Amino acid sequence: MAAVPTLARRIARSGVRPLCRWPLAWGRAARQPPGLPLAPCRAFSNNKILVELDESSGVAMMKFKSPPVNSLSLDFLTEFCISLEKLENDRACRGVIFASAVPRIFSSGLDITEMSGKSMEHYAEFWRAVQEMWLRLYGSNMVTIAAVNGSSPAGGCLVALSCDYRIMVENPKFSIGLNEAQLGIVAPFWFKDTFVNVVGHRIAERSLQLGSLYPAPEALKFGLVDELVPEEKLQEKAMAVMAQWLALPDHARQLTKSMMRKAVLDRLVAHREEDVQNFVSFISKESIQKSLRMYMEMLKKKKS
Ligand SMILES: CCCCCCCCCCC/C=C/C(=O)SCCNC(=O)CCNC(=O)[C@H](O)C(C)(C)COP(=O)(O)OP(=O)(O)OC[C@H]1O[C@@H](n2cnc3c(N)ncnc32)[C@H](O)[C@@H]1OP(=O)(O)O
Repeated sequence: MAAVPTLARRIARSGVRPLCRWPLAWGRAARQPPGLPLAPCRAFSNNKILVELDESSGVAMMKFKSPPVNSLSLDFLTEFCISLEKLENDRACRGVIFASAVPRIFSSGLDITEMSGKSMEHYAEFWRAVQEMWLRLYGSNMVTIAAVNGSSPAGGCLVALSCDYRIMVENPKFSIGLNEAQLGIVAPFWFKDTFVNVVGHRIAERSLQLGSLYPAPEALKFGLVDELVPEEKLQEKAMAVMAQWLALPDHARQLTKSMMRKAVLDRLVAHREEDVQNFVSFISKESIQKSLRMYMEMLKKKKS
Protein backbone atom coordinates (compact mmCIF):
# COMPACT_ATOMS: atom_id res chain seq x y z
CA MET A 1 0.00 0.00 0.00
CA ALA A 2 3.06 2.17 -0.55
CA ALA A 3 1.33 4.83 -2.65
CA VAL A 4 -1.84 5.20 -0.58
CA PRO A 5 -0.38 8.23 1.23
CA THR A 6 -0.30 9.99 -2.16
CA LEU A 7 -4.07 10.35 -2.09
CA ALA A 8 -3.96 11.23 1.61
CA ARG A 9 -1.46 13.99 0.78
CA ARG A 10 -3.67 15.26 -2.03
CA ILE A 11 -6.60 15.34 0.39
CA ALA A 12 -4.51 17.21 2.97
CA ARG A 13 -3.20 19.70 0.40
CA SER A 14 -6.56 20.42 -1.20
CA GLY A 15 -8.35 23.28 0.53
CA VAL A 16 -12.05 23.13 1.37
CA ARG A 17 -13.27 26.70 1.29
CA PRO A 18 -16.08 27.72 3.62
CA LEU A 19 -18.93 29.61 1.95
CA CYS A 20 -21.43 31.89 3.62
CA ARG A 21 -23.51 30.56 6.52
CA TRP A 22 -26.85 31.23 4.79
CA PRO A 23 -26.53 29.81 1.28
CA LEU A 24 -29.39 29.78 -1.17
CA ALA A 25 -28.58 26.62 -3.12
CA TRP A 26 -31.54 24.22 -3.47
CA GLY A 27 -33.92 27.06 -2.60
CA ARG A 28 -33.72 26.96 1.18
CA ALA A 29 -34.96 30.51 1.43
CA ALA A 30 -38.00 29.57 -0.64
CA ARG A 31 -38.87 26.71 1.74
CA GLN A 32 -38.55 28.80 4.91
CA PRO A 33 -41.84 30.07 6.40
CA PRO A 34 -42.01 33.88 6.10
CA GLY A 35 -40.95 35.83 9.18
CA LEU A 36 -38.86 33.03 10.68
CA PRO A 37 -35.07 33.13 10.75
CA LEU A 38 -33.41 30.61 8.47
CA ALA A 39 -32.54 27.31 10.17
CA PRO A 40 -28.82 26.90 10.80
CA CYS A 41 -27.02 25.84 7.67
CA ARG A 42 -23.41 25.38 6.76
CA ALA A 43 -21.98 25.32 3.28
CA PHE A 44 -18.59 24.61 1.83
CA SER A 45 -17.26 24.21 -1.64
CA ASN A 46 -14.17 23.34 -3.55
CA ASN A 47 -13.47 23.64 -7.24
CA LYS A 48 -15.77 20.82 -8.27
CA ILE A 49 -18.28 20.19 -5.51
CA LEU A 50 -20.76 22.31 -3.60
CA VAL A 51 -22.05 21.11 -0.23
CA GLU A 52 -24.80 22.57 1.87
CA LEU A 53 -25.65 21.05 5.24
CA ASP A 54 -28.98 21.90 6.83
CA GLU A 55 -28.32 21.38 10.53
CA SER A 56 -31.97 21.34 11.50
CA SER A 57 -32.76 18.31 9.32
CA GLY A 58 -29.28 16.74 9.38
CA VAL A 59 -29.37 16.54 5.57
CA ALA A 60 -26.60 17.68 3.24
CA MET A 61 -26.89 18.39 -0.47
CA MET A 62 -23.78 17.59 -2.46
CA LYS A 63 -23.83 19.01 -5.98
CA PHE A 64 -21.32 18.12 -8.65
CA LYS A 65 -20.20 21.19 -10.59
CA SER A 66 -17.44 20.11 -12.91
CA PRO A 67 -18.55 21.11 -16.41
CA PRO A 68 -18.90 20.11 -19.14
CA VAL A 69 -19.87 16.57 -17.98
CA ASN A 70 -18.84 16.02 -14.31
CA SER A 71 -16.26 13.44 -15.33
CA LEU A 72 -14.61 11.74 -12.38
CA SER A 73 -11.07 13.07 -12.72
CA LEU A 74 -8.38 12.62 -10.08
CA ASP A 75 -9.11 16.13 -8.78
CA PHE A 76 -12.85 15.51 -8.72
CA LEU A 77 -12.43 12.21 -6.85
CA THR A 78 -10.09 13.82 -4.31
CA GLU A 79 -12.53 16.63 -3.67
CA PHE A 80 -15.43 14.19 -3.47
CA CYS A 81 -13.58 12.16 -0.79
CA ILE A 82 -12.71 15.30 1.18
CA SER A 83 -16.32 16.50 1.13
CA LEU A 84 -17.72 13.11 2.10
CA GLU A 85 -15.22 12.70 4.91
CA LYS A 86 -16.13 16.13 6.28
CA LEU A 87 -19.80 15.18 6.34
CA GLU A 88 -19.13 11.70 7.74
CA ASN A 89 -17.24 13.26 10.66
CA ASP A 90 -19.88 15.91 11.29
CA ARG A 91 -22.28 14.80 14.01
CA ALA A 92 -24.89 17.20 12.62
CA CYS A 93 -25.06 15.29 9.32
CA ARG A 94 -27.11 12.08 9.00
CA GLY A 95 -27.87 11.97 5.30
CA VAL A 96 -26.55 13.21 1.94
CA ILE A 97 -28.35 13.79 -1.34
CA PHE A 98 -26.13 13.77 -4.44
CA ALA A 99 -27.14 15.70 -7.56
CA SER A 100 -25.53 17.53 -10.45
CA ALA A 101 -25.23 21.27 -10.93
CA VAL A 102 -24.52 20.63 -14.63
CA PRO A 103 -27.66 20.49 -16.78
CA ARG A 104 -28.56 17.10 -18.34
CA ILE A 105 -25.54 15.21 -16.94
CA PHE A 106 -25.32 13.58 -13.51
CA SER A 107 -21.79 12.31 -14.22
CA SER A 108 -20.15 11.02 -17.41
CA GLY A 109 -18.16 8.47 -15.39
CA LEU A 110 -14.45 8.08 -14.97
CA ASP A 111 -12.46 10.73 -16.78
CA ILE A 112 -11.14 8.89 -19.82
CA THR A 113 -8.25 11.33 -20.19
CA GLU A 114 -6.91 10.06 -16.81
CA MET A 115 -6.75 6.55 -18.30
CA SER A 116 -5.21 7.41 -21.65
CA GLY A 117 -1.66 8.38 -22.61
CA LYS A 118 -0.41 8.66 -19.01
CA SER A 119 2.32 6.93 -16.98
CA MET A 120 1.85 3.69 -15.00
CA GLU A 121 2.31 5.73 -11.79
CA HIS A 122 -0.49 8.02 -12.84
CA TYR A 123 -2.84 5.11 -13.61
CA ALA A 124 -2.09 3.63 -10.18
CA GLU A 125 -2.74 6.94 -8.39
CA PHE A 126 -5.96 7.47 -10.32
CA TRP A 127 -7.24 3.97 -9.60
CA ARG A 128 -6.51 4.30 -5.87
CA ALA A 129 -8.65 7.45 -5.91
CA VAL A 130 -11.49 5.57 -7.67
CA GLN A 131 -11.28 2.80 -5.06
CA GLU A 132 -11.21 5.34 -2.23
CA MET A 133 -14.32 7.10 -3.54
CA TRP A 134 -16.26 3.84 -3.73
CA LEU A 135 -15.08 2.51 -0.34
CA ARG A 136 -16.14 5.74 1.36
CA LEU A 137 -19.46 6.05 -0.44
CA TYR A 138 -20.57 2.41 -0.39
CA GLY A 139 -19.40 2.11 3.21
CA SER A 140 -20.90 5.39 4.40
CA ASN A 141 -22.80 5.39 7.69
CA MET A 142 -25.01 8.19 6.42
CA VAL A 143 -28.19 7.73 4.40
CA THR A 144 -27.17 8.37 0.80
CA ILE A 145 -29.64 9.26 -1.95
CA ALA A 146 -28.74 9.80 -5.60
CA ALA A 147 -30.95 12.44 -7.23
CA VAL A 148 -30.01 11.51 -10.79
CA ASN A 149 -30.80 14.64 -12.77
CA GLY A 150 -29.09 13.64 -16.01
CA SER A 151 -27.25 10.89 -17.84
CA SER A 152 -25.09 8.66 -15.73
CA PRO A 153 -22.92 6.16 -17.59
CA ALA A 154 -20.29 3.81 -16.12
CA GLY A 155 -18.54 5.45 -13.13
CA GLY A 156 -21.47 7.89 -12.85
CA CYS A 157 -23.79 4.89 -12.56
CA LEU A 158 -21.45 3.41 -9.93
CA VAL A 159 -21.87 6.55 -7.81
CA ALA A 160 -25.66 6.17 -8.00
CA LEU A 161 -25.52 2.39 -7.38
CA SER A 162 -23.42 2.97 -4.27
CA CYS A 163 -26.14 5.06 -2.66
CA ASP A 164 -29.01 3.66 -0.57
CA TYR A 165 -31.71 4.93 -2.96
CA ARG A 166 -31.88 6.29 -6.51
CA ILE A 167 -34.42 8.77 -7.82
CA MET A 168 -34.08 9.72 -11.49
CA VAL A 169 -35.62 12.42 -13.62
CA GLU A 170 -38.20 10.73 -15.87
CA ASN A 171 -36.72 12.13 -19.10
CA PRO A 172 -36.08 9.19 -21.53
CA LYS A 173 -33.14 11.13 -23.00
CA PHE A 174 -31.26 10.56 -19.73
CA SER A 175 -29.61 7.15 -19.62
CA ILE A 176 -27.83 5.13 -16.96
CA GLY A 177 -25.85 1.89 -16.88
CA LEU A 178 -22.43 0.27 -16.75
CA ASN A 179 -21.43 0.63 -20.41
CA GLU A 180 -17.71 -0.16 -19.99
CA ALA A 181 -17.83 -3.00 -22.54
CA GLN A 182 -18.81 -0.46 -25.23
CA LEU A 183 -15.47 1.27 -24.63
CA GLY A 184 -13.60 -2.04 -24.92
CA ILE A 185 -12.89 -2.05 -21.20
CA VAL A 186 -14.20 -4.16 -18.33
CA ALA A 187 -16.05 -3.15 -15.18
CA PRO A 188 -13.92 -4.44 -12.27
CA PHE A 189 -15.30 -6.99 -9.80
CA TRP A 190 -16.41 -4.40 -7.24
CA PHE A 191 -18.40 -2.40 -9.84
CA LYS A 192 -19.99 -5.73 -10.78
CA ASP A 193 -20.66 -6.70 -7.15
CA THR A 194 -22.33 -3.34 -6.48
CA PHE A 195 -24.47 -3.76 -9.61
CA VAL A 196 -25.46 -7.34 -8.73
CA ASN A 197 -26.51 -6.22 -5.24
CA VAL A 198 -28.96 -3.75 -6.80
CA VAL A 199 -30.38 -5.55 -9.86
CA GLY A 200 -29.53 -9.24 -9.36
CA HIS A 201 -27.13 -11.57 -11.13
CA ARG A 202 -28.90 -12.28 -14.42
CA ILE A 203 -29.67 -8.68 -15.33
CA ALA A 204 -26.20 -7.58 -14.23
CA GLU A 205 -24.52 -10.29 -16.33
CA ARG A 206 -26.45 -9.43 -19.49
CA SER A 207 -26.12 -5.66 -19.00
CA LEU A 208 -22.39 -5.84 -18.31
CA GLN A 209 -21.64 -8.08 -21.29
CA LEU A 210 -23.62 -5.81 -23.62
CA GLY A 211 -22.44 -2.58 -21.96
CA SER A 212 -26.09 -1.51 -21.86
CA LEU A 213 -27.18 2.04 -21.17
CA TYR A 214 -30.86 2.31 -20.24
CA PRO A 215 -33.17 5.29 -20.74
CA ALA A 216 -34.65 6.28 -17.34
CA PRO A 217 -38.04 4.51 -17.87
CA GLU A 218 -36.24 1.24 -18.78
CA ALA A 219 -33.93 1.54 -15.78
CA LEU A 220 -36.96 1.82 -13.50
CA LYS A 221 -38.49 -1.40 -14.84
CA PHE A 222 -35.76 -3.65 -13.41
CA GLY A 223 -34.84 -1.63 -10.34
CA LEU A 224 -31.65 0.07 -11.52
CA VAL A 225 -33.36 3.20 -10.22
CA ASP A 226 -36.04 3.15 -7.51
CA GLU A 227 -38.37 5.81 -8.87
CA LEU A 228 -38.80 8.48 -11.52
CA VAL A 229 -40.05 12.01 -11.04
CA PRO A 230 -40.42 15.13 -13.18
CA GLU A 231 -37.29 17.30 -12.90
CA GLU A 232 -39.06 20.02 -10.92
CA LYS A 233 -40.13 17.49 -8.27
CA LEU A 234 -36.73 15.87 -7.80
CA GLN A 235 -35.52 17.87 -4.83
CA GLU A 236 -38.83 17.62 -2.99
CA LYS A 237 -38.98 13.87 -3.57
CA ALA A 238 -35.39 13.31 -2.46
CA MET A 239 -36.08 15.25 0.75
CA ALA A 240 -39.24 13.24 1.41
CA VAL A 241 -37.47 9.90 0.91
CA MET A 242 -34.62 11.08 3.10
CA ALA A 243 -37.05 12.00 5.89
CA GLN A 244 -38.52 8.49 5.68
CA TRP A 245 -35.10 6.85 6.02
CA LEU A 246 -34.02 9.23 8.81
CA ALA A 247 -37.12 8.40 10.83
CA LEU A 248 -35.44 5.14 11.86
CA PRO A 249 -32.84 4.92 14.63
CA ASP A 250 -29.39 5.42 13.09
CA HIS A 251 -27.73 2.45 14.82
CA ALA A 252 -30.29 -0.09 13.51
CA ARG A 253 -30.14 1.24 9.96
CA GLN A 254 -26.34 1.51 9.99
CA LEU A 255 -25.79 -2.01 11.31
CA THR A 256 -28.20 -3.39 8.73
CA LYS A 257 -26.48 -1.50 5.90
CA SER A 258 -23.09 -2.70 7.06
CA MET A 259 -24.33 -6.30 7.27
CA MET A 260 -25.65 -6.11 3.68
CA ARG A 261 -22.52 -4.49 2.20
CA LYS A 262 -19.64 -5.80 4.31
CA ALA A 263 -18.67 -8.82 2.20
CA VAL A 264 -18.41 -6.74 -0.96
CA LEU A 265 -16.44 -3.97 0.75
CA ASP A 266 -14.10 -6.43 2.48
CA ARG A 267 -13.36 -8.11 -0.82
CA LEU A 268 -11.87 -4.95 -2.29
CA VAL A 269 -10.09 -4.03 0.95
CA ALA A 270 -8.45 -7.46 0.98
CA HIS A 271 -7.38 -7.23 -2.69
CA ARG A 272 -6.83 -3.53 -3.07
CA GLU A 273 -3.23 -3.51 -4.24
CA GLU A 274 -3.82 -6.47 -6.53
CA ASP A 275 -6.76 -4.60 -8.05
CA VAL A 276 -4.53 -1.56 -8.68
CA GLN A 277 -1.94 -3.74 -10.42
CA ASN A 278 -4.68 -5.41 -12.53
CA PHE A 279 -6.00 -2.02 -13.57
CA VAL A 280 -2.56 -0.66 -14.45
CA SER A 281 -1.56 -3.66 -16.54
CA PHE A 282 -4.95 -3.78 -18.27
CA ILE A 283 -5.26 -0.08 -19.05
CA SER A 284 -1.69 0.34 -20.26
CA LYS A 285 -2.04 -2.35 -22.96
CA GLU A 286 -1.71 -0.76 -26.39
CA SER A 287 -4.93 -2.44 -27.61
CA ILE A 288 -6.90 -0.90 -24.71
CA GLN A 289 -5.30 2.50 -25.22
CA LYS A 290 -6.32 2.32 -28.87
CA SER A 291 -9.93 1.51 -27.92
CA LEU A 292 -10.04 4.50 -25.55
CA ARG A 293 -8.61 6.85 -28.18
CA MET A 294 -11.18 5.65 -30.72
CA TYR A 295 -13.99 6.14 -28.20
CA MET A 296 -12.88 9.71 -27.47
CA GLU A 297 -12.70 10.40 -31.22
CA MET A 298 -16.20 9.00 -31.60
CA LEU A 299 -17.44 11.39 -28.87
CA LYS A 300 -15.88 14.33 -30.68
CA LYS A 301 -17.21 13.28 -34.12
CA LYS A 302 -20.74 12.92 -32.75
CA LYS A 303 -20.72 16.71 -32.21
CA SER A 304 -19.75 17.64 -35.77
C1 LIG B 1 -9.25 -8.52 -16.20
C2 LIG B 1 -10.10 -7.40 -15.76
C3 LIG B 1 -9.31 -6.25 -15.22
C4 LIG B 1 -10.19 -5.06 -15.06
C5 LIG B 1 -9.40 -3.87 -14.72
C6 LIG B 1 -10.20 -2.57 -14.83
C7 LIG B 1 -10.39 -2.11 -16.24
C8 LIG B 1 -10.80 -0.66 -16.41
C9 LIG B 1 -12.03 -0.26 -15.70
C10 LIG B 1 -12.44 1.14 -16.06
C11 LIG B 1 -13.82 1.45 -15.62
C12 LIG B 1 -14.31 2.67 -16.31
C13 LIG B 1 -15.36 3.34 -15.96
C14 LIG B 1 -15.81 4.56 -16.66
O1 LIG B 1 -16.55 5.32 -16.10
S1 LIG B 1 -15.22 4.90 -18.23
C15 LIG B 1 -16.14 6.32 -18.77
C16 LIG B 1 -17.40 5.93 -19.44
N1 LIG B 1 -18.16 7.08 -19.83
C17 LIG B 1 -18.82 7.18 -20.96
O2 LIG B 1 -18.87 6.28 -21.76
C18 LIG B 1 -19.52 8.47 -21.22
C19 LIG B 1 -18.96 9.16 -22.41
N2 LIG B 1 -19.62 10.45 -22.63
C20 LIG B 1 -20.84 10.56 -23.20
O3 LIG B 1 -21.51 9.60 -23.54
C21 LIG B 1 -21.34 11.93 -23.40
O4 LIG B 1 -20.26 12.82 -23.29
C22 LIG B 1 -22.42 12.38 -22.37
C23 LIG B 1 -23.72 11.61 -22.65
C24 LIG B 1 -21.96 12.16 -20.95
C25 LIG B 1 -22.68 13.89 -22.55
O5 LIG B 1 -22.99 14.15 -23.91
P1 LIG B 1 -22.94 15.66 -24.46
O6 LIG B 1 -23.35 15.59 -25.90
O7 LIG B 1 -23.69 16.55 -23.56
O8 LIG B 1 -21.41 16.08 -24.32
P2 LIG B 1 -20.18 15.66 -25.23
O9 LIG B 1 -20.25 14.23 -25.61
O10 LIG B 1 -20.02 16.65 -26.32
O11 LIG B 1 -18.97 15.82 -24.19
C26 LIG B 1 -18.47 17.09 -23.80
C27 LIG B 1 -16.98 16.97 -23.64
O12 LIG B 1 -16.71 16.09 -22.54
C28 LIG B 1 -15.86 15.02 -22.99
N3 LIG B 1 -16.20 13.81 -22.22
C29 LIG B 1 -17.38 13.20 -22.14
N4 LIG B 1 -17.32 12.15 -21.31
C30 LIG B 1 -16.07 12.11 -20.84
C31 LIG B 1 -15.37 11.24 -19.96
N5 LIG B 1 -15.98 10.21 -19.33
N6 LIG B 1 -14.08 11.46 -19.72
C32 LIG B 1 -13.44 12.52 -20.29
N7 LIG B 1 -14.03 13.37 -21.16
C33 LIG B 1 -15.33 13.17 -21.43
C34 LIG B 1 -16.19 14.88 -24.46
O13 LIG B 1 -15.15 14.24 -25.15
C35 LIG B 1 -16.31 16.34 -24.86
O14 LIG B 1 -15.00 16.89 -24.96
P3 LIG B 1 -14.65 18.01 -26.05
O15 LIG B 1 -15.57 19.16 -25.76
O16 LIG B 1 -13.21 18.30 -25.83
O17 LIG B 1 -14.93 17.40 -27.40
